[in-house]
Amino acid sequence: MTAHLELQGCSWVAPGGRAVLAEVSLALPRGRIVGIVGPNGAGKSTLLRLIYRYLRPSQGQVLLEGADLWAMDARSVARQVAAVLQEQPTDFALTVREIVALGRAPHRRGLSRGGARDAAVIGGALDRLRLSDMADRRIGTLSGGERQRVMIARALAQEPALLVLDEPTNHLDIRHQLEALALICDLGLTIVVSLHDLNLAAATCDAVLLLDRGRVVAQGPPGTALTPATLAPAFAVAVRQDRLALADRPHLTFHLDP
Ligand SMILES: Nc1ncnc2c1ncn2[C@@H]1O[C@H](COP(=O)(O)OP(=O)(O)OP(=O)(O)O)[C@@H](O)[C@H]1O
Repeated sequence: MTAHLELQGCSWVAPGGRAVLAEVSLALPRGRIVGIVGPNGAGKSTLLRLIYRYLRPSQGQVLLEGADLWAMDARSVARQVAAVLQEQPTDFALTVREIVALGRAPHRRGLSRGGARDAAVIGGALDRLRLSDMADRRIGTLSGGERQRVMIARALAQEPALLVLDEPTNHLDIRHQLEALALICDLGLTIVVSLHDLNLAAATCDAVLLLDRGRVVAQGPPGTALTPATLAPAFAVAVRQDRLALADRPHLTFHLDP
């Protein structure tokens, strides 16, 4: 069966000649969630940029249902792939509803205004992220966490089949982190998400891909890919794996080496 998303030996070299990603491969079935983890500077955001077709691989291919992303036009990719990035919008004068409506752009012809279906999709995305009450507020007046929810709503308004999220739990308190990840799991979409919290990644993702200095050092179900043996060298810390009695699942703790 064709994977929904496949990366075949993808490398990316920065304009100055620095190799940032080397030979990353991944096959993700439809509806599954893969977590991208690794230390600062490992290449997580760069890998996501290849997947939402912002960067072209220097080598290798990114395939969406078997088709090379770079053989498709940007607009048709945007109808299938949405990204929620760490950068927040800079147009603070727009309202929440207007920002979410931007997600409809790939589905519109030219400069046409949205019809009833667009309005329904936008309303549904606002509801789903519990933003309806603040739909007419300017984005500049929202907290960091509320703005993050607006960006997820904008991505949902795009009605993508594949959702890419770069550190979606940034700015969120613990309750909103858990809520955002529960919501993401519930969407039924194919999802690629970068996460710094390894225990959250293990609890949320079907599979994880651990990057270190641009290379994949472990890949697979969290229980086998995120172990003291893989994590300690990548993060240069001591790692212990315990079992949480109540949840009956592994839990990682981290310590500086003495
Ligand atoms: N356009 C570029 N030109 C030069 N170097 C780049 C470019 N883009 C990324 N890099 C470098 O590639 C490395 C990986 O960057 P990337 O942002 O993908 O890492 P990351 O794993 O997302 O890091 P973090 O956890 O800190 O967000 C970094 O050292 C970064 O400085």
